[in-house]
Order: sequence, then structure tokens, then C-alpha cells
Amino acid sequence: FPGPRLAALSNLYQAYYDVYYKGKFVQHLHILHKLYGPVVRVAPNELHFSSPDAYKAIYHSGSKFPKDRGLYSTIDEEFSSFGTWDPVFHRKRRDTMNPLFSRRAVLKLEPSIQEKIERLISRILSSTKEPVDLFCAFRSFSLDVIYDYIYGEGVGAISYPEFRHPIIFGSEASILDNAISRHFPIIGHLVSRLPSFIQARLTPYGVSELVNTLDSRATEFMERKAKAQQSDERETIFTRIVNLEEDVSWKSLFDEGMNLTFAGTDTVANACTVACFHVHSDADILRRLRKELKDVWPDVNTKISYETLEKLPYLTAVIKESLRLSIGVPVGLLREIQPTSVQIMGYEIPRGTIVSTGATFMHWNPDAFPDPHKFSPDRWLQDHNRQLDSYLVPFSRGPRQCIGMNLAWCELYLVLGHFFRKIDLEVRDVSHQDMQNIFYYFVTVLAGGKHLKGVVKGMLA
Ligand code: HEM
Repeated sequence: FPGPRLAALSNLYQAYYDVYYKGKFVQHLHILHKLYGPVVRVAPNELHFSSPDAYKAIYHSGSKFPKDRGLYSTIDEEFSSFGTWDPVFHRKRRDTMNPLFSRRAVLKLEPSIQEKIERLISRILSSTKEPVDLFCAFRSFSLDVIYDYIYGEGVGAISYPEFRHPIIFGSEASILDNAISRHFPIIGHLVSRLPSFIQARLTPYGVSELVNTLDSRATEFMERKAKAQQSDERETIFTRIVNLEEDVSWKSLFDEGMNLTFAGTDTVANACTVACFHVHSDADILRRLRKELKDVWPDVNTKISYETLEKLPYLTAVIKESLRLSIGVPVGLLREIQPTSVQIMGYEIPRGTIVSTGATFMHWNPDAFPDPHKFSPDRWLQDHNRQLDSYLVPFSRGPRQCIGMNLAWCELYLVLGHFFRKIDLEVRDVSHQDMQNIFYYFVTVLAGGKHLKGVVKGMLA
């Protein structure tokens, strides 16, 4: 297969772009496809595809290709729904968790999401002296929502001073670290063997808080299981796992907690950040969005439901555009060709080959999205909207697609609907040029790691 010689010889080719150039391998892939065509050999045993047909071939609903153990083992969440490459474990965990992620289950949780949004909005509105760190504010919201879902209570991030809860910083640091540990897992192993006082010095702010929280929660739920302690609390992800999975381990609870912290927090918050930046940077978009919201919700002191908001065409277009440009999980989602060789785009791909393509190759496809880096809600309001939907894959497709999609849509409609209807602010500290500087790690790092800030001007009537 065509591709750079160095990539055919060593995985270090990718490491160079990801570590030295900070998560730029995905960007480099676009150059490679221009040079070599729709399939490129990007590592000794790995192919990358650029076309939408390849996306459908790899991530279709009946796909039996397992996740690549090499990549997914580097995040050290082997016993979680996201991190496992074992299809039997995966099926079992998905079956346990699925009922909590249906649309019905999400609608049942809506009052608790609404309550968090009300606190978030009132805290932002009361921050008139200093600019609000919107990066942290949106993460506080999605973190409290997901912890409530997992454990039955949030972590108090929305009420934390200046939204600077240590777990938010722990997650941020871990995402940056993963760029190195993904390509050089040996470094992580070596660090874990150092004396704990040295480890503590090397550990960035917030990481111990994150680990300790997940550790104590996993221990607490294992103890509940040991005592066969059933409670009449509402069902959560962890109560389901400990009640339904006979052989659940502490490590599996820890891994699932870690996975959900990342999967459920940064992705949603990134989409909010993209929406907030672009809507506030374009007076026409802001005006149209506010008008649509005000028409359906004239009195801000009343409540509005998710089911009302999701019917609004312009808000929907803004959310789709935000999901398209925030990308979610931008790296190639590596799969292993199993159990036999297959044809992809007319190429015979031998069994055992690692293959992938990624959301950027769908979301930046200029045939589907002309001027693809432009934030343009209008593109979703044309007649071919349905056809465009087939190119929008923030949650991926197939048996390993995102389990949290319904929850994510609900969060996005509610938080952005409230945000744009109620808050008048000016965005600060991030420019259009910054927004082009994306680190394509497991989770997207926007604006080269800069935090979007907002100066609150007041509450909208
Ligand atoms: C805008 C928000 C979100 C985006 C863009 C997103 C994106 C994705 C993507 C692309 C995958 C597939 C990854 C892969 O193949 O390796 C995935 C998987 C997953 N996501 Fe999400 N996600 C979002 C929100 C959430 C939320 C709120 C949760 C909360 C529970 C969640 C939980 C998961 C889990 C557990 C998986 C693993 C599914 C499996 O392998 O069966 N995600 N997500």
C-alpha cells in the first residue's frame, strides 16, 4: 500500500507528529491522503482511509472488527465499555448500561439536568467582576451530570469556586499526557514504579483528586455489593453494574468511572465551547438564534423542555455545526480486520491489519460541507439536510458507537438553549486563529489548550 517509507518501518513516524508537534498527526493525515490517495499505510501494520465509503465499511452496524488492542490498551481502561477490545466483555457491559441511555431514560433524568443548568446559568450571571472561564464552566456542568448518572450525585463542580474543580484540571492534564503514553507506554510504566513522593511531584494538579475520587467510589460500590446492600435510591450506572454483573471487579468499576469521566465530560463541553465561540463571534448568527429562542420562550422565568428545544431548526443547526467542528474523538478509531480478510473500497485487506478512518475525514469533506472550516448553521437548513446527516459522525457508528448520544443531545439542547436565551456576554481570550489550532488527541483539545473566557454583560429579558 502507498505511504511514507518511514511509516512503513516504524510507529515512531506517528509519534513524531503527535508528540513533537502536539497532536498533529490527524492533520498530517490529510496531507498524506492528498499525496498518496484514499488509502495510506501509516504504520507497519496499519492503513488509514479517507473516503466516506471506507467509514461505512469499517464502522457499519454489523461490523465484527474488534478495537485495536495496541491503541486502546494505552488508555488503561481495559475493563470498561470504551476501553475493552474483548467482544464478550463489551456485550455484557453494554447490555448492563444500555437501558440507562435510552431516550426514555434520559427524559426521566431531565429535571435533574435542568436543575444543574439553572445553577450554572445563575452562577455565570453573577460573575460580573471577572471574566468567566467558560471552558471550566461547561465542564463543571457536564461533569456533574455524568457523576450523577454514574454514582447518584454530582461532584459539586458547578458550585466550586470559579468552576475550577480539581477533576477538571486532572482530566485536562491526563488528555495531554496521553499523547506521550499512547506512543511511549513504557514511560507510564516507569513512572508508576517510582517512589510515591516522586510520583506525587510529577503528577499534575487534579490528577490525584480524580484518581482518589474514582478509587473511593469503586471501593464504596464493591462494599455495597459485598453486603448485598440494595438501596431504594434511583438506579445509576454503578448500581446496575454491581447488581447485574456477578463477577464485577474493583478495577472494572474504576475503569468505567474513568472512561465515563472523559467520555461524558470533555466531549459535551467542547461542543458547547465551539458553539459559544462561533455564535458570539457572528452577530447575524447570534441574532437569529436569540430570536428563535425568544419566539418560543418569551418569558425566561418559565421553564422550557428538551422536547420543545429540539424542535427548533436554527438551534438544531447550531448544535450540529458545533458537533461537526468540535469533532469529539478525532483520532482514527483503530479496528483490527477479523476474522477473515475483507474488501474495503476495492482493496483486499488481509486479516490482522489495523484499519481506521476518523471523523475529520467526514466532517471536513468539502463535497458535503463546502468551506468546511467555516461555522455555518445555514448548511443544515437546506433541502439536502438528511444527506448531510450521513456525514455527521461525532458519535461514530456501528457496535462501538457512543452509548451516551441521547444524553449528549439532551444536555446540548438544554444547556445551549438556556445559555443563548438568558446570557448576554462577550467572548474573550481565544481568536479565530486559536480555534484552528487543535490538538488531535483521544479527545479534542481546542484552541491550543487556551480556555475560552466570557465577560458577562447581563441577563437577557
Ligand atoms: C458530544 C458528546 C459526545 C461525543 C462527540 C462522543 C463521541 C464518542 C465516540 C466517537 C465514541 C466511539 C469511540 C471509539 O470507537 O473508540 C464514543 C464512545 C463512547 N461514549 Fe461518547 N461521546 C459523547 C458523549 C458521551 C456521553 C455524554 C457519554 C456518557 C455516558 C459517553 C460515553 C461513551 C461510551 C461509554 C463509549 C464507549 C461505547 C462502546 O465502546 O460501546 N459519550 N463516544
